[in-house]
Amino acid sequence: MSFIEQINKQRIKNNSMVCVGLDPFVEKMPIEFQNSKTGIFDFNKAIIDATYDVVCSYKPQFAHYAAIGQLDALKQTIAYIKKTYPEVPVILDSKRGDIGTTADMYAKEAFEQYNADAVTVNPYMGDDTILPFTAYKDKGVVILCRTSNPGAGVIQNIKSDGKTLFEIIAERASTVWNENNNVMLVVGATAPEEMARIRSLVGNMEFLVPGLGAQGGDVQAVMDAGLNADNSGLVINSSRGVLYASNQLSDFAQKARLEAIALRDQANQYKK
Ligand SMILES: O=c1ccn([C@@H]2O[C@H](COP(=O)(O)O)[C@@H](O)[C@H]2O)c(=O)[nH]1
Repeated sequence: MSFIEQINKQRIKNNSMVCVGLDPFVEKMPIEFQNSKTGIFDFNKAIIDATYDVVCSYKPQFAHYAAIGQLDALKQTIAYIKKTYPEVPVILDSKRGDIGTTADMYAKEAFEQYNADAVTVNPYMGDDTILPFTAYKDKGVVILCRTSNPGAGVIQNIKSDGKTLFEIIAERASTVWNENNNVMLVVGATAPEEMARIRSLVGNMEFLVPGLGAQGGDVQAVMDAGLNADNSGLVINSSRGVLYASNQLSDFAQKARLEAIALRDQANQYKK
């Protein structure tokens, strides 16, 4: 099954378009995990066990592990999901992009070393840097199109010959880069107008939508701007908002589950 089919299947099965971001902020975890050698994996495992049936995917962010020398915990976390809940796809958020020969290595890293189902890719360097990822036909390639950060528009909304950069990326992603039907776009929740424009350009393509919760994006605005007529097309991410709902060992996993359910239900109420 391809990544896009897997996401769609899981979204329907769990009636949820929620993707939980697995971004370790050690200081926000219950103290018991902070003092343990296996704390990050143990924390993630508890979150996954508490949410696997109310989400459509997980998204660990690479830098959050690399920066603290915890890449083993990242690998273990993905392996745990693959073994225990193999139906739930994993998007490795590493925002890779480099010349072709190095992009080959980044694709191999994501798909063969970490066994991710999809990886985020920065398209700034052009076609030859994307193709090493899309060549993995059953894997997903999630291309930054209009990101959620406050400074995104300074670059991505620049116009040339009447088209913004994000429009150019959206068109190229939906045509040239998507010849294996395995491309998704990152479209931030903080830019609903741009999201509506991108939707009008790319048909039914899937969007990964970060920027809700801590970054201030609005669920209803996202649903209005990005949802397809058949209620497909959106995978909405929340990381800190789910993971750190409580820092108490007694209830952090249950509170994370409740946050994921609340986001799921909030989004579902705006379905068409
Ligand atoms: O445009 C983008 C692309 C990626 N991200 C990543 O998503 C999560 C968001 O975390 P929250 O805690 O829910 O704000 C994080 O891993 C970012 O690196 C993004 O926010 N915006």
